[in-house]
Amino acid sequence: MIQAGPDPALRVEGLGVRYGALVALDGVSWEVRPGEILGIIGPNGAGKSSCYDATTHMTARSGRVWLLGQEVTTRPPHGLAALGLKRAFQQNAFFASLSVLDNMVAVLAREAGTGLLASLLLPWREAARRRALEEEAAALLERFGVPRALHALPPGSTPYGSQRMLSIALAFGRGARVLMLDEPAAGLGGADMAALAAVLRGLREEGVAVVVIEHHMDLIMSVADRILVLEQGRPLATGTPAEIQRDPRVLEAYLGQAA
Ligand SMILES: Nc1ncnc2c1ncn2[C@@H]1O[C@H](COP(=O)(O)OP(=O)(O)OP(=O)(O)O)[C@@H](O)[C@H]1O
Repeated sequence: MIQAGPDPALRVEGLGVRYGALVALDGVSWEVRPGEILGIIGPNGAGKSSCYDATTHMTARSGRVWLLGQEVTTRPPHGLAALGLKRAFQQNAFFASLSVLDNMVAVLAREAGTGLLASLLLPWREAARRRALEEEAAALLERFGVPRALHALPPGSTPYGSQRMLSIALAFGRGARVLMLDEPAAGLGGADMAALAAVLRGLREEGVAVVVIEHHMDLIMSVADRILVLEQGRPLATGTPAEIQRDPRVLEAYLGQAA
C-alpha cells in the first residue's frame, strides 16, 4: 500500500544480524515518518533488540539505513545520535551518584560541547551558564514527567516510574528526530503507563518519529500508528493496531500465545 505523508525520518532495508550460526535477523525492512509512532512487537527472541542494534550500528549487520533521506549505513552510533537518531535501552542508564538534575545537565552539557567534568565544576564566572543549563534540564525533566521535587535526589531514590522517564529524557537530550525506545513500560504500573503514553503522544505531536519495542499490548495498541510484528528474525506482519489485532498469523504466533 502506498502511504501518503512526509518522507520517512528513518528507513532500514534488508537488515540482517547473525550471532555465529544463529540468524537473529533476516532481511527486515521498515520505515517511520516524522510524527509517527511505530511499534515493534514479537515473541521473546524474535529479533527486536537485534533490530535496534542493527539500526543504530551497535552490532555487525547487513542491510542499509537512511536517516532524514541521507544514507547513514556506515555511520557509528555516536554519529547517528549527532544526526538526531537517539535510543533508550531496556536497562535504566544514569550516573547513580549524581542527582536527577545533574544527570540531565551532564547530557545537555555534552550535547552542547561541554564535558561532564566541566559541566559539574564550571568556574564561578560561568555560573550563569550553569544556571541556564540547570533550568533547561529542569524544564526537560518536567516535560518527561519527572517533577521538580525529585530533581535533587539521586535517581535510585526516586520512584521506579520516574527512573524510567529519566532514562528516556536522557536519551532524548536536546532533541531527537527519531527516538527508539526498548520496552519503556517494563515494570511500570497503570498510572506510570498512562504518563508514558502521554509523553509518547506529545513527542508525536512535535513531529518526532518514535519507534517503540514493547511487550505491553494495551500500551502499544493504544499509542502506535503502525505496528511491525517480528517472528524468528523475520517480518510476520505490518499494519495498523486494528489490522494487527485481527491478523490470524499474529494471533497464532504471538497474541494467541500470550492469551
Ligand atoms: N549477543 C548475542 N549473542 C548470541 N545470540 C544472541 C545475542 N543477542 C541475541 N541473541 C539471540 O538472537 C535472537 C534474537 O534476540 P533478540 O534479543 O534480538 O530478541 P528480542 O525479540 O529482542 O527478545 P526479547 O523480547 O526477549 O528481548 C535470540 O535467539 C537471542 O538468543
